[in-house]
Amino acid sequence: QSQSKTKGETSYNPPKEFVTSMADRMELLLLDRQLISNLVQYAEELQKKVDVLRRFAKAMRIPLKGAKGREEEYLSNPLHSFPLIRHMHEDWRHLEKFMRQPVGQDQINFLKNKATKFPSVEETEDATEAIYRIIRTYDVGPGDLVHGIIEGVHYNSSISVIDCFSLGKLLFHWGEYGRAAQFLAYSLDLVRPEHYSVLHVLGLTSSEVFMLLARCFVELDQEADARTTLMGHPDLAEHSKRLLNFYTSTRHVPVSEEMKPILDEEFNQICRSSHQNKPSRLHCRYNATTTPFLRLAPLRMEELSLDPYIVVYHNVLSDAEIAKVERVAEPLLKSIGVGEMDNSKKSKVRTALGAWIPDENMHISGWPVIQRIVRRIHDMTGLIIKRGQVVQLIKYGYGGHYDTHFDYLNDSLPITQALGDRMATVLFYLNDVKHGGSTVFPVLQLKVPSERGKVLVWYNMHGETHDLDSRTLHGSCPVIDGAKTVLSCWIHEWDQMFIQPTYHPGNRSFIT
Ligand SMILES: O=C(O)CCC(=O)C(=O)O
Ligand SMILES: [Fe+2]
Repeated sequence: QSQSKTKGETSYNPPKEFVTSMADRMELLLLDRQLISNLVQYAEELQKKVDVLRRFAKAMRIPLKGAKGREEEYLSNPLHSFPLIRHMHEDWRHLEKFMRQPVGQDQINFLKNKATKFPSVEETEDATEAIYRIIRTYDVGPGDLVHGIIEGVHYNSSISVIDCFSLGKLLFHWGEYGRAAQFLAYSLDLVRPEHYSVLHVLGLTSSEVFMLLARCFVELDQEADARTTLMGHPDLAEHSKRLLNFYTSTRHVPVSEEMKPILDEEFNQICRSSHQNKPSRLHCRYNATTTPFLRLAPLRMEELSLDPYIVVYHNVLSDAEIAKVERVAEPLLKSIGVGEMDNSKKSKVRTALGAWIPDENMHISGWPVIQRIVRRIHDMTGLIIKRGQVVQLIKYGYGGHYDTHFDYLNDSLPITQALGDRMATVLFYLNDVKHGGSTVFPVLQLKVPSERGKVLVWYNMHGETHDLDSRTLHGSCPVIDGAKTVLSCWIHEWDQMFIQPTYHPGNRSFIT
């Protein structure tokens, strides 16, 4: 039974996550549909008025037609004089009133009120950044985007002239002139003359595209192409000399790098479907030894690397367990930053939603499955987890990614003093990602696709010395299709104190 709100209580609307959350994007889609119907209604209202006006004009023309060429005769007819005088006295005044009457105010107000629900500048920037990340990581050209092809996969879609222009503009501002020129040129290829009136309403003029394209050419030291571009536009041709001079004198002005995501080319290469892991001579076997549990129910294990030690287990969680974890974590999901529980600032390093579990707000029914997960981690690794919030559910949406990073913190946070550093990482993949979203270790040239039920386990430090292993640098490639959900668990050093009595903390170094 729903409770009515008490007086003074205001409902809290959490900020929307249009980029990371499909549900929030669904609201946008539904709103767009409403607005399109509203626009059609508006056009119908206008049409009604146009129809009335045309009918008026038509009716008023009829008597005048008869007068054509014999005006004097016409005016001497008393049955013409009266109507003309009356008509001139009254009808046009009424018509003026009618012409002045605003049309479609309801529809205009409807649109205006819905504007509060539109994505903000920041949200739009995030969305642009997500597509930029996909374009750069997977090396997608404008032609591919227009034909809806990413890495050879056909998406039944295409981007418009204005999307293409918008990406060209972004690439220009980020100083990627070669790519910007490709996108701008492509947007010009896409324009048909009948589009101009619509594009004009949307604030796009062809001269703007030509000028930006010419500017890219100047930046690329292709003066001749810049000139040809300007000469090719009727409004720009006569100013081309002046424009060229201006572009040349403002050339190489440093662009703002502030917003530009920094992409690691080596990481990108491995994310692409063209990268295949080197065939290893390591084997697939059943781990039946770590703990007594595995003697009863061995887990299929695949060694991906011996040094650093990286293994994959298969079919670790059941469908019911996955469903349960997702259900209890779903209401706790928020946009996550990087660093211990610092959710205050949206991160560019990781674009995803996250939830620490267990959490004081978690539904109590989540406890048994979390205990089972902790036990399963112990079964796989022999390692122990004691502290409160043991796992983080991470949900990557559209373009969601995690830049390359180390899981160890190397004393950069107080928490490492209390718990030791993150000795090992256990990553549960909760769904199959159709395209993109692999975990990648660039130094090891290793890619691990996200596949439901799989668990990736690796050691971030040397087993005995606890030297931090920088070869464990890793990240999550941008998701292209759908979403990626993982459960990430960092196992801390001091929890292992009793099973590893030989280790003496305090003198670690780096493995490179
Ligand atoms: O989602 C992934 O593939 C990587 C996650 C990760 O690196 C982490 O949680 O530390
Ligand atoms: Fe990580």
